[in-house]
Amino acid sequence: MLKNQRVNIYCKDIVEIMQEGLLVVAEDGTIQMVNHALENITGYSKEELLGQPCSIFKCDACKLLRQASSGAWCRLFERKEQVKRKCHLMRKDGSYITVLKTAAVLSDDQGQTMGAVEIVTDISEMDRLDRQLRQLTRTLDEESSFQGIVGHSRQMKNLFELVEKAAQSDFPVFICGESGTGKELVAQAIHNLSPRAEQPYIQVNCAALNESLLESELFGHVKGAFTGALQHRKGRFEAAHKGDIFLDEIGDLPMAMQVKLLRVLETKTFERVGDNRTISVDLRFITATNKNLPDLIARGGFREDLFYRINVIPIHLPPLRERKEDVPHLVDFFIKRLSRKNKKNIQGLSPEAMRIFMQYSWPGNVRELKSALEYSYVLAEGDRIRSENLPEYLKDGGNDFQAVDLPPAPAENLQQRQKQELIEALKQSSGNKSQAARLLGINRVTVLNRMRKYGIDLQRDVVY
Ligand SMILES: Nc1ncnc2c1ncn2[C@@H]1O[C@H](COP(=O)(O)OP(=O)(O)OP(=O)(O)O)[C@@H](O)[C@H]1O
Repeated sequence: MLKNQRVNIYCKDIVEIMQEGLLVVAEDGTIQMVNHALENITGYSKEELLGQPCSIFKCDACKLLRQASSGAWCRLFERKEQVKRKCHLMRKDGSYITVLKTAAVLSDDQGQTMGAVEIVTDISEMDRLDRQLRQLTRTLDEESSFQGIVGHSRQMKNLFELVEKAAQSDFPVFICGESGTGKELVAQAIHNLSPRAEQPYIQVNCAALNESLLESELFGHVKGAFTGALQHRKGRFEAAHKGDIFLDEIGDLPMAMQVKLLRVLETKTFERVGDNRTISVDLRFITATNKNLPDLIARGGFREDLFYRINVIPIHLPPLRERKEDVPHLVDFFIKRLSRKNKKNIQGLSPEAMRIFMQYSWPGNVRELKSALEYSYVLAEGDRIRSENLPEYLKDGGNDFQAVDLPPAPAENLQQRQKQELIEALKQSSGNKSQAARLLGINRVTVLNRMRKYGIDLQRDVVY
């Protein structure tokens, strides 16, 4: 056994033999010690590094952490936890190298911070192979699909043609279809195939944020626009300039936001929250929903004028139960994908399992099929997924499922609501029918028709 003292002597040699780069910094980030491997990784000599600030490596992860830090110049000293992350360092010749960096704070016996140590592993070759693998996977996927979308049925082939044409135009595209039919994939394909492919593609889920957060997310805000707006912030519309903005779940957009979005669609201009300077953007709008928008309009939940604006090129994704001939192709596609990531040698479904897959109604569409396959893949042994490996619910064939949508409202309620909304709008616009029409997102003729239909009398019913 080596005595403690001897170990300390050998430590210096050990550090120099290590394949990983070693860097010790003082609390202010000044480099105190580096080993030979770090010289190799960064291209700097020891003499060039000692006494320099560690920011010499322009590490992207450190930059990000610094932005997130609430004061300390380095987040590591703030948190005092060991950090392990993939990052990029700038070498002496200006090139960037991908490394895995493990950093920890060094403290003395009293717990006083003395500095920090970083172990730097060169993973550039692994990173290159990883990218190559992902590229090959994409190519393989694309061979049996259209932009990663599997579909051999007539409906899907027609859809691919439409997607190609829509991609070439600048008109707004509206994608509808049940949940899990691949609307997100279609939106991405439109961008990828379009002249805007090299420009930004920005996706926003309109259902994920409340109204005020969504407003600042889309439009951006200036410092001080509201409590907590500590910095100027660009919104998603600006970020998507020259490219595409994909507004998913557009049916969930709050009414007040619908008016604002309409203006952006019409004028391609907007203002950041809290600012009066108008910003112009060049955008193509792609929207999607699994809701029935005409129905939602009739219930007063979506503006008719906005619907006409977004629905210039409608693309409808058929549910999987209406194109069962795609099921075996989807199965094949996902099993190949699973097998590339796992060690199993599963080639496909047994005839009985395939029969069950073909009979089931797939209410959750492709998303559900994909999950059912992942589940069965885990359970399967040998080279086939057998019926006993399938989730139990598949074996009942599934009930006859209708599109996920709002429950039909009784006609009476709907009419009552429409009448009340119209009275409210007329009140707000002091009886001016054109203004009331604008408030409701319908045209003046519809206002007149509805007034007649519901027997609304301005003097009797609309006191303003
Ligand atoms: N035709 C397809 N080929 C390959 N994968 C598909 C296909 N359709 C859907 N998928 C896959 O199914 C999953 C769901 O697709 P996606 O998120 O695009 O559906 P969606 O219609 O946007 O659903 P939602 O309305 O719930 O947001 C994803 O993993 C997607 O990759």
